[in-house]
Amino acid sequence: MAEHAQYQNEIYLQGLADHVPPFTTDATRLESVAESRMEPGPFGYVAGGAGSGDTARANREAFARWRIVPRVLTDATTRDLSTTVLGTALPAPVLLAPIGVQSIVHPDGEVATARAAAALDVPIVLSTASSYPLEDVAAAGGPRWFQLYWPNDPEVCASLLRRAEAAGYTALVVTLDTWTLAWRPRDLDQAYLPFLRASGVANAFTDPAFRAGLEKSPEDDQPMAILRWVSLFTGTDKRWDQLAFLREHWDGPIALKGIQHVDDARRAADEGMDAVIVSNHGGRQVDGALAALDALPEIAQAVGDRLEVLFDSGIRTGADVLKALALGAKAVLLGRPYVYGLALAGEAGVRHAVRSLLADLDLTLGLSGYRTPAELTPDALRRV
Ligand SMILES: Cc1cc2nc3c(=O)[nH]c(=O)nc-3n(C[C@H](O)[C@H](O)[C@H](O)COP(=O)(O)O)c2cc1C
Ligand SMILES: O=C(O)C(=O)c1ccccc1
Repeated sequence: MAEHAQYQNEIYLQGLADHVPPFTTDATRLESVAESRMEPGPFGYVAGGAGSGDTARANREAFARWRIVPRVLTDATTRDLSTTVLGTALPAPVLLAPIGVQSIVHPDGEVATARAAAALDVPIVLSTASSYPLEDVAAAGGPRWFQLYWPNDPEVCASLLRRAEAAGYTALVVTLDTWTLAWRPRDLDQAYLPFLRASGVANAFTDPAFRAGLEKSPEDDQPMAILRWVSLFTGTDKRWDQLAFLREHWDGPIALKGIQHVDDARRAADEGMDAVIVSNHGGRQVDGALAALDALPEIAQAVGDRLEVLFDSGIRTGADVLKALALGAKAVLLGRPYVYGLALAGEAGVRHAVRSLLADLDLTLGLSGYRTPAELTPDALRRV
C-alpha cells in the first residue's frame, strides 16, 4: 500500500486531459500565490507572525538544518503511513491544526475544511474561535478534536466542553500560549482584528452559558457581546492545578498545546495529561522564540514514554513531516498551508493542499528507505 502517493499518478494522468492542479503543489510557494489572490487584511492575519517575524522564519530555518540521510535496498515499495493518536485512527500522522476565523478567507470557512478533511479521514482540530458553531462543523462527519481557548468563566467552559463532547469531538486540545494576542505589526498596520467584526465568535454567541451572562442577546447588542468575548479569553488566571477542572468536565484524552520548555512537558506528564503539542503557534506569539523543531528532541526524549508528543509550527513539505517524526513526534499538525488552500479554492483547495502533503510525505518516506513512520529515529537524519 502506498495510497497517498497515488495522488501523483492522478495528477499526471489528468494532465493527459489538459487538467492541471487548482494551484501549486509546492506548499513553500503557497503563501506568495495566496497573497496575490487574497484581501490584504485576511492575508496579513493568516501569514503574519509576532513582532519582526523572526520566530516564523526560525521555524523554517530549523528544518533546513536537519538533513535526511536516505537508505537503499530496503523494502519500501509498499508503505503504511497509518497510526493512532489519542485513540483516533489516522491514515497518516497528520492532522489539521486549529485555526480560528476561517470565514475571513472563504465564506464556507471551517465547514469546507471539515468536509475536505472528512473525505480523506484526516482529523480536524476545531478552534474555539471558529466562524461556524461546532455543531455545524461536526455535521461534516469526519474525525474531530476540539481546541479550547480556556474561558475565564467556568460555566462557559463547562458548557463548551459539554457541547463538544455531545457533537462527537473525541479529544481536547488546550492551547496555553495565546492568553492574549502578541504584538502583530501586520495586523496593527492595517488596524485589522477579525473578532471586532464578530468573526470567530460563533461558539460563544450560540452558547447558553455565554448568553446567560449578557443583559441583551448578541443579536441585540453586538459590541457588548464582543466585549464579553474578549474578556473571557484574555488573561492568566489559570494554573497547573486547574487542569483538574478540565478533567472533571471532559471524558476523553487531553493535549496541552504550545509547549516549548522541557520542564513544562514534564509537568504536563506529572499532571496526567495525555499529550503535549510542541508548538510556538506558528511564530505568532513570542518574537525571538526558539524554533519549535529545536524544542522537539529534548521534549520527546524526556516525556515520550509518558505521553504522546505531537508537533506543529513550520510544517510545509513531506520532508518536514519526516524530520519531525524522526525527532520524536507521533504526528504533526498542518497550519497555514491548508488555510491558503481554503482561500484559493474552498473545500477542493483544502483537499488539494492536504493530498499534496500526504503524497509528498509518502514518497519521501519510501525514497528515504522507510516503510512506516514507526521506523523513523534520529538516525534517519543528520544535523548540519
Ligand atoms: C490564522 C491562524 C489562526 C490560528 N488560530 C488558532 C486557534 O484558534 N487556536 C490555536 O490553538 N491555534 C491557532 N493557530 C495556530 C495553529 O494551530 C498552529 O499552531 C500554527 O498555525 C502552526 O504553524 P504553521 O502555520 O507554520 O504550520 C492559528 C494560526 C493561524 C495561522
Ligand atoms: O490568531 C491566532 O493565532 C489565534 O490563535 C487566534 C486567537 C483567538 C481567536 C482566533 C485565533
